[in-house]
Amino acid sequence: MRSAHRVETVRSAERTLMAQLPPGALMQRAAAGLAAACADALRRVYGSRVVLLTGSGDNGGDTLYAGARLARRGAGVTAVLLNPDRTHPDALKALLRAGGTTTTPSAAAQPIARADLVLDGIVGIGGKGGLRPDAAHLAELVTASHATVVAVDLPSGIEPDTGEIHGTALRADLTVTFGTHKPGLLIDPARTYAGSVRLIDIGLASTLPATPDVESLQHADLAALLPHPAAESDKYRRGVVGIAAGSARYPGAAVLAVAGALRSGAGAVRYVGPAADAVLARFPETLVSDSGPKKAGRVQAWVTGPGAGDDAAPVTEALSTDVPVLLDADGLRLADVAAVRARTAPTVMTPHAGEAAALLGVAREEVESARLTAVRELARRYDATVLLKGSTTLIAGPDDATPVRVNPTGTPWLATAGSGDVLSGLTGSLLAAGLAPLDAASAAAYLHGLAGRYAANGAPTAAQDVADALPQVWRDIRA
Ligand SMILES: NC(=O)C1=CN([C@@H]2O[C@H](COP(=O)(O)OP(=O)(O)OC[C@H]3O[C@@H](n4cnc5c(N)ncnc54)[C@H](O)[C@@H]3O)[C@@H](O)[C@H]2O)[C@@H](O)CC1
Ligand SMILES: [K+]
Repeated sequence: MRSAHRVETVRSAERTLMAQLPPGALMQRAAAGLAAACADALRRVYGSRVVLLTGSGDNGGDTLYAGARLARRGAGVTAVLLNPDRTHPDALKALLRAGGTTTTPSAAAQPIARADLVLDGIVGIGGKGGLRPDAAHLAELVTASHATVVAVDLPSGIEPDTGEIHGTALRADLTVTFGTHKPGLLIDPARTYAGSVRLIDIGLASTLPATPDVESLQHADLAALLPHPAAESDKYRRGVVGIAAGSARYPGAAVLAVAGALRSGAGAVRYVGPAADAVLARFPETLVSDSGPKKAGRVQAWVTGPGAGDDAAPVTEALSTDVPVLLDADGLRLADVAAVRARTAPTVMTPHAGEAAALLGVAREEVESARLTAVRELARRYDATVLLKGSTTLIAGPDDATPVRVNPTGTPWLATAGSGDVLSGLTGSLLAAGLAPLDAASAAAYLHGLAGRYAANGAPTAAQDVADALPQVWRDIRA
């Protein structure tokens, strides 16, 4: 599991740890890790040209100390001081002693244009709002240069706690972050500014709370979560997933939801709705029932909404059952908030940004620029688990104390018609197999993202191919 903590939590953990250590020890740990990462990025330190963008806080301090280490190894290091009177005094002395030099923002164009490496030490977790004008000007110079850009702790100008960007931020090739990930490094739009992210251990794990604010599943977590049939399993023990989806107008949504469900661990798939012929033609193993969800027979989780059109009946009926319900697409619009809130079994909702915006009554851009806020708000309003699809898919449970999950496997190739229907069947199947809602939704997003990558393999792909790639993803994860 990859964990991220909010600024307030990081600061309090740092205070506790600092009280146990000699003064300045933490900053030296950070600077040593940062200098090592820079040396790796440069390959050859001796003779390289390094520019340090240095702000007035400790983020600038880390940067200057790392610059001093590189200067001692033969790099030519120039610090651009954004606020000369308030630069970290000891770190500046260390740089100058090691042979580094300083310059002003107005004279920075030439050193930046000639640099092999630029360190962004303008602001770290003390930053608020986008870059100020002098720093924003430096960011433009950096963008125009050929230098490799290493962000110190986080790319300056992003909101560390949310991944929002208000104004200008600096784009990095690599972010070297200290102690723990910051939520903004995992969540778009800021995530794309961070480049690849390297975590430096400064001993903070001992004082951070065990429960992070945001977390991201890794391969090993998936392997532990995926259901595996035992010797005595039968289809009911493995879970039967019910699909109440599709309409005469949109039979394909039902077929794709069934496709996702059949490849995701449930023992059987039961279908109710007007697309039964299309479903059976493609998947003869489907159990078809001609009554609604309530009387369809034994089911451990329902999927409803994909391709429903304007028919609210199956959605309302699925929500009235006492098993987990996956609510997607048209179902999101057709479901009554009070009915969802009143459920005793879990509900998982899977909107994309446009659907989430409609449910929240805001513009789509607002959801896309503040994804964490949007997913939390929806989960609270519906008292449900919400999976917000998109460039970084987020999953939030109804309880604020539960970490929000970020899916690390997404791919833009998944933005294809019907791909969401596959995800809904997949999630429903994991719910039927007995996974807790947050686990089912985040494992489904993970598998779906990887299946999208496998299916696309660098070329456009169709939703059916994504479903077909699921078994190989499953095998690779279990291996
Ligand atoms: N506290 C600790 O124990 C440690 C802190 N470390 C470093 O210290 C950083 C935090 O240091 P600080 O708390 O001093 O804060 P920062 O260095 O992140 O920034 C604070 C300064 O930046 C200015 N600023 C804020 N927003 C700005 C904006 N949008 N544009 C330009 N300037 C802006 C503020 O006026 C303030 O002077 C971490 O990110 C990390 O790099 C590390 O050395 C590890 C240990
Ligand atoms: K920074």
